[in-house]
Amino acid sequence: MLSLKNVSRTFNGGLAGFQNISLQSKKGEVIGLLGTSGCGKSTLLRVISGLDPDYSGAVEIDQEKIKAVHEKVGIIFQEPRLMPWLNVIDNIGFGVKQKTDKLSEAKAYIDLVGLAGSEKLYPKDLSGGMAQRVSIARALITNPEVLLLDEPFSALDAFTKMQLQDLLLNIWNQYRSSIFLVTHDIDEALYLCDRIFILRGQPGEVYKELTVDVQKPRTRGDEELAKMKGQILELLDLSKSEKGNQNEHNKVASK
Ligand SMILES: Nc1ncnc2c1ncn2[C@@H]1O[C@H](COP(=O)(O)OP(=O)(O)OP(=O)(O)O)[C@@H](O)[C@H]1O
Repeated sequence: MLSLKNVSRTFNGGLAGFQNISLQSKKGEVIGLLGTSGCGKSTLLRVISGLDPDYSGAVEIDQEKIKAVHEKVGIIFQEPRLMPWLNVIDNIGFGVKQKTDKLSEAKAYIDLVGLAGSEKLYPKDLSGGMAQRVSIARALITNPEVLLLDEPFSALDAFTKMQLQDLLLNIWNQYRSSIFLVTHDIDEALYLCDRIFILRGQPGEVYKELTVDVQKPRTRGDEELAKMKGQILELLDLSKSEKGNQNEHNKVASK
């Protein structure tokens, strides 16, 4: 459903951004993007979302080329980006075009993300985890076929992070949209993703594609996942592989 063919978006005379990325997602697949800092992961999500149309190559959803923000794509950022003057229910319903449906639809999503009872609260009264639940509901209410997440849980404490990872899995079970997850957290990628693309370099390129062949829901600390974590750490360790010398200054925050 989502297809990228030789997609590049570079800046500064070709030194930053990413290049030559080709991949295809299947319906309901969770794809992880892991990579060294500055290798273009956020730029790639911006291109897929239509927020940055100045790319080369082809990005298509259901064979339709992405040239601007697309209704089939939802995006969730690291920070919730809520509108401070709107309460929870109005933040969630903001993107719903039909005025009459706004409240009832927003209510259903409030229940889905576990915020029943908090409808009238304003962003300033929400914890980080609650605010991120609102942004998840706001992204889902338009029923996206592709959901993009840019380090969505990295600002949260470890316990809240695990709760929201499980919430995402529950939602994925119900909706089966394709999910693209940018993360620095290898455990998170291994817990949630079906395939993981390792990006390296500046501009970033796909260095390796891994399939996580462990049935969901997975057990945190699963032996197979632990083995894969070791493999990923090796792949991201620039000093231990052939491309290492080019990018010594890159760093990976593995948590
Ligand atoms: N609008 C822009 N103009 C110029 N350079 C840019 C622009 N957007 C991104 N870049 C550069 O492209 C590179 C990739 O940035 P990007 O934020 O996509 O990386 P990232 O992999 O998401 O990084 P991190 O993991 O640290 O968040 C960086 O060197 C960045 O400075």
